[in-house]
Amino acid sequence: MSERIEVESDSHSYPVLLENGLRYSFYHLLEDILPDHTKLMIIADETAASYYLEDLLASFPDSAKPVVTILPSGETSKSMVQYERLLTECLQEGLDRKSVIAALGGGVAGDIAGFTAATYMRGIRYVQIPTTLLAHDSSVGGKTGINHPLGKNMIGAFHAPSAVLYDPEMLISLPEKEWRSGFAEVIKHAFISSPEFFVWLQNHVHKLSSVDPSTLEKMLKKSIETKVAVVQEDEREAGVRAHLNFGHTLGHAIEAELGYGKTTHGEAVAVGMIFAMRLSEKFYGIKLPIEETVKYLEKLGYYLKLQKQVNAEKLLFIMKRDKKASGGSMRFVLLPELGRAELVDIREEMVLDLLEEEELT
Ligand SMILES: NC(=O)c1ccc[n+]([C@@H]2O[C@H](COP(=O)([O-])OP(=O)(O)OC[C@H]3O[C@@H](n4cnc5c(N)ncnc54)[C@H](O)[C@@H]3O)[C@@H](O)[C@H]2O)c1
Ligand SMILES: O=C(O)C(=O)C[C@@H](O)[C@H](O)[C@H](O)COP(=O)(O)O
Ligand SMILES: [Zn+2]
Repeated sequence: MSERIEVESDSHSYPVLLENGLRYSFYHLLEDILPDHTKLMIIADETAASYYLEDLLASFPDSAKPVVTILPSGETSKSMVQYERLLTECLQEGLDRKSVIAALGGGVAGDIAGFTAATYMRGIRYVQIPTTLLAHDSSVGGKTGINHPLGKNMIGAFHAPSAVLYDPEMLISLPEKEWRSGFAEVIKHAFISSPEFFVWLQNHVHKLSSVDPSTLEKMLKKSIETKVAVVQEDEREAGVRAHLNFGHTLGHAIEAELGYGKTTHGEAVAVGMIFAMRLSEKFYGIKLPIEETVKYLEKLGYYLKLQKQVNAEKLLFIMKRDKKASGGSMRFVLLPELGRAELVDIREEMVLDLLEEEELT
């Protein structure tokens, strides 16, 4: 597998390199892409580091070994406490404006490392080294940030990376539930842009952790290209980028309400996507292939019901503070048809009614 996808961001263009074994040449890639950089700090997810940090470091000559800092694994690390610690380490290690941060890990490491880079000395460069399936989404497009107990990703910045260096071989060690989490974002990309891609996924992906390499390659390429097309058109979410939030209004509320890390991001988004499809049917008076989708996802091991601990009013309260909400009105990304998304203002009662129905299932 060897692919290069170029992303035109508002400030610069950057490559997404998809290549097996790329981790072994990290030093040389970095020298090529950012030849003028001074210090490098690798912010590494603890679990990803235990598998792959050595491979990465082996590519560096003794004279240019980077600084490494380990981030505890899990969603709770996207926090103020970790953010402040990372900034302190940047200062203590003497990073300057030409220094570079590298994020080794999934969306958690990528989001907080990107936000550290976005704000340290008012912004330094960073590269993404994704190690999860989900991070095909999170590493591209420059949304960086951390969580607040009152809402997901409520503190953050748009700050595009200088490169995304994706070695799919590193996905081999992912547990099944993390494959499921990442696959939800693949499905999302299909639902908002291409019904044919959804059909292709149904025909080719039957057990997530044993997807064959050629299927994985096609799936990653198509999903990344979908994301790239959207962020190139609307990097700062003034319009169409909101479509990438399909399933996230409820998904984020579930994550916040259950407590960060109690469910994976992707599994919460999967519940949110089914909910948004039901809402779409009501709102537009149409039929979507919901039962077919539920059957497919359940076969892959997804739990798609709202968990008992969450109640409708609490979720509604959180959703009203969603970043897409404006002037007190609720906004949802809906599907007028499979493969096309729209951001719509929606009446609170319609959402509450459907949530209450869901709670009974
Ligand atoms: N910025 C964006 O555009 C964007 C997009 C989607 C999601 N996100 C964010 O991404 C986060 C979720 O990312 P994630 O699903 O990658 O979670 P994650 O980073 O927490 O990784 C999931 C788990 O897998 C482990 N792990 C990582 N790489 C591994 C590997 N190769 N082998 C074995 N274990 C490994 C981690 O330690 C962690 O326990 C959420 O915070 C979400 O909000 C951001
Ligand atoms: O890139 C985007 O834009 C997305 O919405 C991608 C989502 O998968 C991702 O979870 C993102 O972090 C959500 O953004 P937010 O603005 O709703 O926090
Ligand atoms: Zn997401």
